[in-house]
Amino acid sequence: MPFRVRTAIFRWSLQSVPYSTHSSSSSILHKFSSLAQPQVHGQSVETCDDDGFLPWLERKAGCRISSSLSIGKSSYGRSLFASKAIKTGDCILKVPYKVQITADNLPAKIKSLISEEVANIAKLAVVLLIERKLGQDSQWNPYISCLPWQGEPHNTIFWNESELEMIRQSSVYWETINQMSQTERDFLAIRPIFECFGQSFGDITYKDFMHACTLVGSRAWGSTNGLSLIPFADFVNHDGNSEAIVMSDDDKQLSEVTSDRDYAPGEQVLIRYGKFSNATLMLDFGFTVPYNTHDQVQIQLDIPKHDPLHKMKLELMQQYFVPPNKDAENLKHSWNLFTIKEVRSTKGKGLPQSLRAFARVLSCTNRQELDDLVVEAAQTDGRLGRRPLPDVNKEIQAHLMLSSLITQLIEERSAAIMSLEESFNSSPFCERVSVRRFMARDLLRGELRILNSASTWLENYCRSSF
Ligand SMILES: C[S@@+](CC[C@H](N)C(=O)[O-])C[C@H]1O[C@@H](n2cnc3c(N)ncnc32)[C@H](O)[C@@H]1O
Repeated sequence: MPFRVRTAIFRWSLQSVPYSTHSSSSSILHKFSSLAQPQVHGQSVETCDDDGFLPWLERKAGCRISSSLSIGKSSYGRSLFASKAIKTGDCILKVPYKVQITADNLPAKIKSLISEEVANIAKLAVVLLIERKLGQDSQWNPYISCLPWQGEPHNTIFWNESELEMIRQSSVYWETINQMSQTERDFLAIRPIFECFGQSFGDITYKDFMHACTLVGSRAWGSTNGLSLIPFADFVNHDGNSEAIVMSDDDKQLSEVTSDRDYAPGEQVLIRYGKFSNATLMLDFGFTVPYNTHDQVQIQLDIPKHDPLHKMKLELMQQYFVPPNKDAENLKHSWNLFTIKEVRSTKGKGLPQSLRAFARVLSCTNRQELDDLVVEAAQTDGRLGRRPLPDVNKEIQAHLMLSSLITQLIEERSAAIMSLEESFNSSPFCERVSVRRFMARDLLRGELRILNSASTWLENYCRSSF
């Protein structure tokens, strides 16, 4: 059975949850000297003044932003630490909308020239490029100079071909290719404006633009306010198990974070950017965690071309397997794409019902069986193949087909992990390659865990169906 990983979309990453009843929208920089890391006699210099940053932002905001956090460094890069004891429920930071950066900060004459089709993430990237070009003259310079430099992020969009080859088995591979295409399209749409306003932009390359988009994607939050960069809040690092998230309050016109636990002075404070799998973390944020409870695997099932019932099955699938249409992310999900999460218990919900239903339809070998499924759907809840097939052998066959697909995915990932582990022992690599290898291993191990759990569940289902 042929299947492919999912073709994905450019996702806005961070989500800020609004307090108000308004609906929240989904969230989310070699030549352009102002974006490349400044050099002093060939050595890079740190321009961000961590001690002066918060007082600067508070002066700009005209109010206190945080009395319990200080800026420092950890293995995660710039980080926020408890400067005094923090208790669960304490509000640890409040950043007014007026010191947040949105696409509204675009000069009117540039804004009017950017097509509606250009992604919000790209519009905000243009703001960053303009402010960066202004250097010391930018009102945002203390913030802009704190942002990571080109060459620092490990988002998969910056991986070279051989690095991407390490994750070919995962949907992240295709998501990265799609993200590159989307960024290229946005760059081509925006480049004429860069040329028109040469004095504001200088000579901006695709790499500069890609870096700016990645910065926005990894540190902007979406709210009723659109996509916003929230200075200071975006120095907090991620813990997928934290309950603390950035909340936006339209009435008070600010974003804030309430602590979900006690912190001793000096401890690093973490929040949850979202319930993100390692696939999302490496694509949009350039890191992974060794064990990610939010991991999932995307698989795409196709109707074999040689299936005599191909046309009829295709029509039925397109009619009945409509993708969830809840938000922009799901808009691009196809009817034959399925997300598998870890199946923690043989008694629980198991594999997604829609995937099992799809397998039942695929396993039909004559028109009558397909017609029977249509009749059953009309008599029940209108969904195709949601009930076990009346013929137990056919039901088991449908699930065995899924099982063999999953076994194939397991074998591919196991082989990829083994080859990565062999390479760890063999040749020494530069830090960049080494970081990316560990990321690839975290990703593949997580996906393998999910697939193994699915396989166990399927074995059990088939055994208990006899
Ligand atoms: C919103 S910023 C947080 C501040 C960032 N550390 C900095 O230096 O500006 C998100 C970035 O922080 C880093 N990061 C956040 N959480 C992390 C984690 N748990 N492990 C590794 N890197 C992390 C990643 O580089 C990510 O793209």
